[in-house]
Amino acid sequence: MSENDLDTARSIAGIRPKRRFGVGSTARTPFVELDRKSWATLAASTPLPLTDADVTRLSGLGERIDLDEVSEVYLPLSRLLNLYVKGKGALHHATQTFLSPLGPENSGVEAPTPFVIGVAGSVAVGKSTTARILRELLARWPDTPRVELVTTDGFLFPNAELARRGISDRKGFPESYNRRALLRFVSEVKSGVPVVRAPVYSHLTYDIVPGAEVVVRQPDVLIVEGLNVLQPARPRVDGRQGLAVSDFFDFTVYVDAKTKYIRQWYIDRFLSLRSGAFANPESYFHRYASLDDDAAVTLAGDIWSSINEPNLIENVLPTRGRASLVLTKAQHHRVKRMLLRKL
Ligand SMILES: Nc1ncnc2c1ncn2[C@@H]1O[C@H](COP(=O)(O)OP(=O)(O)OP(=O)(O)O)[C@@H](O)[C@H]1O
Ligand SMILES: CC(C)(CO)[C@@H](O)C(=O)NCCC(=O)O
Repeated sequence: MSENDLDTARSIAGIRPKRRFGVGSTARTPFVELDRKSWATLAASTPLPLTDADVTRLSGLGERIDLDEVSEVYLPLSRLLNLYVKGKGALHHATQTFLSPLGPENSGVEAPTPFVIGVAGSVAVGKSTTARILRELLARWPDTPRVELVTTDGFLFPNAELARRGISDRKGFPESYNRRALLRFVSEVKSGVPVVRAPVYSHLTYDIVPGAEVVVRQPDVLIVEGLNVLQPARPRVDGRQGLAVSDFFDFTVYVDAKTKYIRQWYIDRFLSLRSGAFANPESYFHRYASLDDDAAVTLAGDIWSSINEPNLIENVLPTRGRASLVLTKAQHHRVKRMLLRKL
């Protein structure tokens, strides 16, 4: 096989070609590759000042979010997303103009539907943190003051239903979600339905919260964060191809890292939860609060190896090549590389 054929095969598999560039693209991959240094230079041309209060708020989102990381990686990303939102707005306007001879009743919706961003990646890779940083930054752009965030955790079946289906140890796998309800939710938001509701999951009780809901009222941007949001549609029982939530996204981010790093982040988070949230008697994991370090590391490693890692390999990683942007993190959650899909 020639080197070009190998590049093509790698790009189909969503893997970067072997040659590396500071800022580069080859004709053989659908992505432009940018290293951190080149990407960070874009921060200088990003006209979005963060006040001290903003910075304090952002650092409150996670115990160790490095503010250089926010300004060098996520701020340029928010600028890029702002350009996509504007581009989508222009397309909406052009479509309205195209349809206008038919009269208002036939020209579709008046206002553009929310711009929907999907954030995918493994358990513990930092999807929620990425999504929360993006929400904070995007809300500071004048075009998108109203940003809502929904996590697909809310669409997990309740524990009792998982038990009934015999899949209690498959939480996070595609079959553990009410995919029909999730698809309906995203489809309604993208259809311009004025009020759309999503259920809520609690990491404390490890279950769906009865009666709780997130209410989404036509925001400018909706961020949908979850392990499997980039999965393509499954063939239906009648053999016809259905739809998937990914069909309704305007932009998608896949947060990527080596599996050995993600495993470590999972264990680190388990340890900090043990000394924090698990201490709460209401926590599902309260019984783990008294584990010593060695026992906690062993238990977290076992959960990782038996549930989260197989899900990553079987279901999450294969969707990486479908993203608009792949953010690759190195140690300490430091983003080192971006792959941006060509338009
Ligand atoms: N940019 C970052 N800098 C430093 N720490 C981070 C960053 N992103 C995430 N983390 C830490 O990594 C761990 C996992 O992050 P997070 O909870 O956001 O992951 P997740 O992908 O949403 O996981 P899950 O699917 O289990 O909800 C947390 O302890 C979080 O504080
Ligand atoms: C709720 C999910 C699936 C995703 O956030 C994950 O955090 C989870 O609970 N996974 C199951 C195995 C575990 O407890 O880590």
